[in-house]
Amino acid sequence: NMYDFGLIGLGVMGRNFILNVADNGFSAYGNDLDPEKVAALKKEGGDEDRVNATTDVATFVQALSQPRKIMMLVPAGKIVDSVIEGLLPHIDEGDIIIDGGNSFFTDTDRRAEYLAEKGIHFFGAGVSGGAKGARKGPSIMPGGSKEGYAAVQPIFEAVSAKYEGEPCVAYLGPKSAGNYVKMVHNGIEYGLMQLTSEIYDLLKKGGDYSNLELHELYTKWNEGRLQSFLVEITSKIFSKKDDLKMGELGLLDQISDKAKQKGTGKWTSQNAMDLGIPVPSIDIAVSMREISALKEERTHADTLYDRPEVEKMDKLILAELAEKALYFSFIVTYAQGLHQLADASKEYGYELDIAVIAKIWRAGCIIRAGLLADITEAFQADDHLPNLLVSPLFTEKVQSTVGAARKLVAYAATNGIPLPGLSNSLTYFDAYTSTRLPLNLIQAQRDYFGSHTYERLDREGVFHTEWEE
Ligand SMILES: O=C(O)[C@H](O)[C@@H](O)[C@H](O)[C@H](O)COP(=O)(O)O
Repeated sequence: NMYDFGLIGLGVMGRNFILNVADNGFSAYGNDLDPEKVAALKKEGGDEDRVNATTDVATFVQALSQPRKIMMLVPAGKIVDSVIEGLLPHIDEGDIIIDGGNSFFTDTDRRAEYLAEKGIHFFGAGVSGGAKGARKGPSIMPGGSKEGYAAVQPIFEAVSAKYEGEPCVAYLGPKSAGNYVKMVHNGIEYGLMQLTSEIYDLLKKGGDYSNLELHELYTKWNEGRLQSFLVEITSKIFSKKDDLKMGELGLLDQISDKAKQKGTGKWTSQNAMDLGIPVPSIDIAVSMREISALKEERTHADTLYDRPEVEKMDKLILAELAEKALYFSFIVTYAQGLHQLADASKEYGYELDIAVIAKIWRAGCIIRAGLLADITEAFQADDHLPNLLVSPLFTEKVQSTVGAARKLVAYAATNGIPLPGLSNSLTYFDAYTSTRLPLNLIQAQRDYFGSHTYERLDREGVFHTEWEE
């Protein structure tokens, strides 16, 4: 029999995704150069009519019903191009290739153009939710060939996460819209992870919270308006026992504080700079991973400076402020990412519908959170909303929590506790909600040393002043 769906790359994500496809009633065929991965999938798949696999590309392609729907889940970069080249001699016009990895969006544009000339439909589909998500229901962010997507839509809708019965997948737009949306998803992910981690630091240093107390606190927060995948897993991380230490509580305390990164957060930040869209909560999350990597330098520098003695805060007061500040900064971080998406949509012609993006992020993906239902509503109410912060559905949420962020940023600064994500979120909010910013002085300075000219508030035109008397 011919198989409905093909998948190349049988690592954890690929194997789990293909088993998810089979669980949803579609026959699936896997391909990987590694015979062990092929054998592992066939064993886990059980019935070869349902799930089969081979190391041989020709056998793989011939086993698929036409038009062939071939997805790859391989690391971003050159491997994607070599997989495509390996397929070309075997596939036919009208076939569909889907890149499910975290590919850089301009690579997807290049590949789509290259394959379109050969009559092959190509699109990038960001898959979020990690290994567990791939197995039980990820959020999928497809963009590119509409015809190509139509062919796999039933499969993607079946395997995707569901929110109130609605599949967390939707066609997002032409070209690399899918990979671009996934990239910014990851940028927001970086921002939220930075915020959850620095609030953990603040609670430990300012309130002497133990890991168990933090477990209880984040568990409680996950039952409230901070309900989210990241708060949920963080609560569990706090109570994880250390198997290497006779199951003692506190595995987290043994983990090195050097955070790694594979690039999507950095790309988001770099691209936002190119677009001219400010995303400081995401930028600083990338920088903090870079600072964290400088462990030796930090350890040395720490010996050179005195740090103020932390003035402890009442535990309950601190927790209440922290919950509000985290909620505030979560909103501000989503706002920045969604602002970038709206601008990129114009710049790159993606015709993105921000409400649809928020909808498919409500379940399955790493940044899934109760907040996304409110965000969906805000953009459904006004699809030209320039920024979430000006949505009437959010002003009260923000107004009632910004005060806590102010208190904690001030407290942390006084006590030498770094809160870069919260500080940047607060600064962004204060600047974005300021009619007047002191950048008139920068315009004057630029005109002073470089005759870069300036505009006036009281009349049209461009002006230059000879500043030297
Ligand atoms: O949505 C997801 O499922 C994750 O974002 C996934 O794509 C991956 O875990 C990140 O790429 C991690 O990124 P870093 O290694 O850069 O933290």
